[in-house]
Amino acid sequence: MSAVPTPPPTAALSTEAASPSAAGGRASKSSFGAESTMSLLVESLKDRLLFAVPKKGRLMEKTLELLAGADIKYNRAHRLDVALVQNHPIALVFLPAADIPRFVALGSVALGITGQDVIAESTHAEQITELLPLGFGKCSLQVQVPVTGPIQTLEGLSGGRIATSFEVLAAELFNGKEGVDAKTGKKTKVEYVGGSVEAACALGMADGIVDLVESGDTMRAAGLHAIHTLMKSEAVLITSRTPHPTVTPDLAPLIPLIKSRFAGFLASKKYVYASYNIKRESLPKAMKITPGRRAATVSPLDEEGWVAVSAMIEKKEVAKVMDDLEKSGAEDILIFALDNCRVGV
Ligand SMILES: Nc1ncnc2c1ncn2[C@@H]1O[C@H](COP(=O)(O)OP(=O)(O)OP(=O)(O)O)[C@@H](O)[C@H]1O
Ligand SMILES: O=P(O)(O)OC[C@H]1O[C@H](OP(=O)(O)OP(=O)(O)O)[C@H](O)[C@@H]1O
Repeated sequence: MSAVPTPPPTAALSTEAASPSAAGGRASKSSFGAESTMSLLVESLKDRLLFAVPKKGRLMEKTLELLAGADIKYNRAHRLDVALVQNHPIALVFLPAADIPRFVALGSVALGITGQDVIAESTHAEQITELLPLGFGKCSLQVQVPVTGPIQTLEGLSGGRIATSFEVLAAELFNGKEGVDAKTGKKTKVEYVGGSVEAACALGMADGIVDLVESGDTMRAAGLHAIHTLMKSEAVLITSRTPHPTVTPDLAPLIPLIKSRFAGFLASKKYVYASYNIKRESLPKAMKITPGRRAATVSPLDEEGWVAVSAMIEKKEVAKVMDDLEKSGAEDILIFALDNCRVGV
């Protein structure tokens, strides 16, 4: 069975080609098979732009939607974290979101999708360029304490114990560059916890936590509230500041192409297309309601004194815009969903 079905490189990834009998070697079945598969895999990645995407967690589903929206087609073999794209010289590398900043910064992959929070935590932020905010994975990194606890300020936490998965950012907040709080002279103990950070205070292992908050449900369920926001975060498309030698002149144009396709797909989710008829004398009022992204399209109707208008409007404002248009005298107001577009976000 072929792991990834693409012409020449795909054949290289087929398990049949990688088997000892197919390769005709004498090495033991398992060692030869593994080595051979690995070298064929490496070979198949040559001349492809490597693109790291989250392999699990909160960012995975939306990332896969985005790839589909950009017509990036691939087959991912079971348990294989590399997938060759069928319709472009791209290979997707599925990695934990937290590892992606390092792979991008070191140039092991040319592009990546991950959260701004893990970029900041990775300490590789300076080597990374954010190409496009992706509008999902939105959350805030916050300092949280028990609602009913004795400590309710950052100063109060200074010198205490903090549990977090963001040890770099938390240590920087509490202990600065000097390793101690500049104001209090105290050193706060920052302890790494891999998940379920909210439980740390109730378990008596921390006075406060630093963790991500989106809806706030997890925080509230644990009897915590936020007393400080370290940063806001969303998923972003990233690349390395230093162009990597594997990004050849042939592959380089893929980067703006992917960015532009993502931006178009994201815009199609954000906007709808509105069309309506209105008397020419009411047009100035209507133009204030639907100015369009650049300008609205206005065409004369076959009825004296009437025009047809079409313009893009933000999806979240649709109901209000339709109310306002109706009040301004617009008729036959139609709203169309966009499948895809190229207008930027
Ligand atoms: N509640 C949330 N709402 C929105 N985005 C979130 C939320 N939690 C995390 N994220 C975003 O998703 C990224 C990945 O988080 P997630 O917990 O899914 O990671 P993961 O790869 O499954 O790692 P882990 O195994 O450590 O949980 C975070 O770095 C952040 O950018
Ligand atoms: O504000 P909310 O919408 O409740 O989201 C916040 C929670 O989401 C994340 O955890 P996740 O559910 O990914 O699991 P984890 O605790 O294992 O990291 C984060 O660490 C919070 O616990």
